[in-house]
Amino acid sequence: MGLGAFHRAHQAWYTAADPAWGIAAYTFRNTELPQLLTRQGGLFSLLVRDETGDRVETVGSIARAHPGADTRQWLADVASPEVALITLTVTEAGYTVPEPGADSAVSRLVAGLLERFHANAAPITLVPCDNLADNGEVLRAVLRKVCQQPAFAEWVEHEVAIAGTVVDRITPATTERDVRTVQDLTGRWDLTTVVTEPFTEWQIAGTFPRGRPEWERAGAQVVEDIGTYQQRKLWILNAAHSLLAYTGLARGHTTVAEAADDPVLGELTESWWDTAAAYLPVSPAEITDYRRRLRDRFAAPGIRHLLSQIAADGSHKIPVRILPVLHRERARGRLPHSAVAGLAAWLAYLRGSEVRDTRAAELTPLAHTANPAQRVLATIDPALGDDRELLTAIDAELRVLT
Ligand SMILES: NC(=O)c1ccc[n+]([C@@H]2O[C@H](COP(=O)([O-])OP(=O)(O)OC[C@H]3O[C@@H](n4cnc5c(N)ncnc54)[C@H](O)[C@@H]3O)[C@@H](O)[C@H]2O)c1
Ligand SMILES: O=P(O)(O)OC[C@@H](O)[C@@H](O)[C@H](O)[C@H](O)CO
Repeated sequence: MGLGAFHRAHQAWYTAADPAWGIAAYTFRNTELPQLLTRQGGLFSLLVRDETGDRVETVGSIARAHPGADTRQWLADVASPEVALITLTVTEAGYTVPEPGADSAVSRLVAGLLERFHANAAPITLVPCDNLADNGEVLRAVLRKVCQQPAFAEWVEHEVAIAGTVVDRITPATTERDVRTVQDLTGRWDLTTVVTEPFTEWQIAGTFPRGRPEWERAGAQVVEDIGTYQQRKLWILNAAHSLLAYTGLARGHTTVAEAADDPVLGELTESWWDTAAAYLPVSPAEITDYRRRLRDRFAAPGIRHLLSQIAADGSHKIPVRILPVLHRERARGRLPHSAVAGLAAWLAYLRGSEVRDTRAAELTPLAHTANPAQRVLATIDPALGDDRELLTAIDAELRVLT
């Protein structure tokens, strides 16, 4: 569920390593992509790009692609006992309890599970692959709120397993230039092209009563506990992305590579990494290596990762990327400048004209008030709304920016 660029660069690519399995893929809103993929027999081009050049892999794990609005097919697929698992890539904002009657990722998922419950009640595993802390537990909590009918709720609780995952592969939105590159390399004009880096990781913790592809063939790691992997990824990689996105946009940059190359922002990123690393239960050598690789990944030529793409939905991202470390720092009486600068730049973004956030209607008026730090932070994290020293520092930084 959710056939965006990342699903194709990551889960579809891992699944291709085990040809015994295939994917029935569902977009959320996009109707063109399933048509294109159907015309191509599900095949799409993965343009893998690094400093040594470009190569194209043709990925063949998508057996069928459907628009999400094809409800009849969706219900039939989720009800089919042949379907062993459902991956979700529906963005961080997709994991919310829907308003009654609203169409959302969760409402579609629950409708499918209800169909399966009535059809055969075969167990199934859900595999959320979005950048959330404890993505499996978040999804479980949402399902508990939505699945009210007692017998169904009982079945969901005991027969619907939910894996926890940490996913990593930098996959920017595809541009026409990428499509042209694929044409130059293969002769094919493929509008379903996805561009990505060679680096990829997937840690998974969970049970799969109906089996699963052997993703390990492509390097996935099945682990007991994803907690440390998750903190390392969200606090080091994703937090730096969000800091660079807001501070980079404020300084006139467009891509991650440009922002990371700005000496001021390079220093800010290193300072954040020093701060966050102190709370990670991993060895200094591992963190040093992780940081070294990230510097290279962020600087990768040809991966045009737009800051505006990363900046979207900060209200969902900041609480899992930056605030956990900030809380730990505040508990020790410390005020990390990198976090203050990042949050101030986020407020400046919320004051701008191109805000993309599912909570924009609520947050942008607050960002324009006389005490923006207090009003916005109190909304996303009430505990920070009382922290005078922090709020004063963020407001002061914001005044410099705007
Ligand atoms: N792109 C990356 O580098 C990357 C890496 C790791 C994890 N991810 C995860 O994958 C997600 C998708 O990234 P992408 O690059 O594929 O983006 P994308 O824009 O290509 O695709 C987004 C997908 O989410 C769906 N979607 C968007 N808003 C939704 C909503 N409110 N409810 C339900 N579905 C919704 C879209 O229809 C689409 O299928 C990210 O939000 C992140 O959690 C991405
Ligand atoms: O995809 P998002 O919107 O959750 O976040 C933007 C980036 O930080 C993210 O996509 C990273 O590139 C990715 O998490 C790397 O694996």
